[in-house]
Amino acid sequence: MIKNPRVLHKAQQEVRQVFGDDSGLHRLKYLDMVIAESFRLHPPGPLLAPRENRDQRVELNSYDEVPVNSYVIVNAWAINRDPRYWTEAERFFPERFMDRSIDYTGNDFQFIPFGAGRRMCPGNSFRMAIVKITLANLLFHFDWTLPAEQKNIDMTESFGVTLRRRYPLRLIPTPYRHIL
Ligand code: HEM
Repeated sequence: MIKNPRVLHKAQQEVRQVFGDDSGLHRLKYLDMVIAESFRLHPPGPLLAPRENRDQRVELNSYDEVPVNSYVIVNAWAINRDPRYWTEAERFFPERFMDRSIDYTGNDFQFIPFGAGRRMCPGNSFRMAIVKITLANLLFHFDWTLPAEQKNIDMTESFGVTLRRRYPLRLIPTPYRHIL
């Protein structure tokens, strides 16, 4: 968001209007879109758990056959930013989720930050509550700026079992003085 002041401002406005306490959480619709867009471009689990083809040869997209006993690893990172399914795929644009449902249940195969099928992430309600409550609180209580010497943020990622920033995120929080 710090790279997109428009998005930051919009999300912060929503949070400060709606989110007096935790009960307003479900009304933060724009924040839902921001979180979905962040998971789309930067899924913490870029490669899903390996699957093994145990029963019979199968056809899979352009692969004519996947022999028995092969491991298949799904690259969620690549799917989430595939230009065949996403307009301006590399752009951080939360509003794209206004016209489509945010489906984290693995039924929308173009958007699988939590995987799909029987091995998909079971931490469903827990993980979203943690992410949303944390972000809403950070947006509500602080204004955020880059350190003076820093002009921009390098979003290069460090790939592994989990996806992390290559360079640490350093921001300056300024406490927000609100009148209740
Ligand atoms: C932002 C938070 C999280 C993300 C992005 C995430 C993502 C994922 C992904 C991509 C998978 C692999 C799914 C697949 O291969 O289809 C997974 C598996 C799993 N996740 Fe999460 N997860 C998160 C939080 C959690 C939490 C909070 C818990 C537990 C409370 C959890 C428990 C698990 C477990 C046990 C599996 C393995 C499931 C299996 O192999 O059958 N996750 N997660």
